[in-house]
Amino acid sequence: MSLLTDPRTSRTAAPPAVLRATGIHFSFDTTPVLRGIDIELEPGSVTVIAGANGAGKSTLLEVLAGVRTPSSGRVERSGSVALVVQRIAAPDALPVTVREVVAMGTWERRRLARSERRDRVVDALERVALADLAERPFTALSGGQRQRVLLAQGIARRARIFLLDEPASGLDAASRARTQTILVEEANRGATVACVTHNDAAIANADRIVRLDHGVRVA
Ligand SMILES: Nc1ncnc2c1ncn2[C@@H]1O[C@H](COP(=O)(O)OP(=O)(O)OP(=O)(O)O)[C@@H](O)[C@H]1O
Repeated sequence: MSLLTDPRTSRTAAPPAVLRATGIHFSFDTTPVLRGIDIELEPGSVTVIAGANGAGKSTLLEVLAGVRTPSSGRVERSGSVALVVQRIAAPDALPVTVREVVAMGTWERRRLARSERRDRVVDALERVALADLAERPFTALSGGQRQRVLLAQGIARRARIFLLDEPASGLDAASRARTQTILVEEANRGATVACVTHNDAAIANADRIVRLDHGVRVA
């Protein structure tokens, strides 16, 4: 099946998202963290970004997502990005429910019908297995559940690029497996997916592996 054909509509879908970075350097103050990284993510596949603690994986993901500006180098990006960070800080008193956080994914599509918005949110919550917690305050959720809420927000947005930073610890095996399944499903529908992970099974199952060592790409 061609990735350009959307089987649900038989229409030609949007062209694949592009995410390409060349010659990326990044420093925190005077400490170099990324040193000349070249990377191109392939639509329709899952790329795992691996490497030891402190290698620069999270920083690279943030540069790819556009939330950090490299000190030199170029990032070419087309298509909406869902960035699912390691720890989502939120003040305890923040009065938003899980459903509302997911619904934010539909905000930028102003012309979407209300029913379509609602369907997207329900569908996304079911995909990440959080439908039961839809009315809970977002801040009442665990770190792993919060990550799945952000993933659902990207699904509701129909993001073309998913960048996910999985914590080294704190996700149970079921939660991690569910996240990996969703990323594969999104890749299968043509999304461009990259995931920082420390999980050997996820690394073994990836389509492509990018390995960092002290800010240098070694594989
Ligand atoms: N906000 C910051 N200010 C200063 N230094 C930072 C900051 N964030 C990260 N660093 C440093 O940059 C380097 C790379 O950090 P980064 O979080 O990108 O690594 P990582 O490979 O994702 O690590 P981990 O596997 O532990 O999450 C580390 O030496 C870290 O201490």
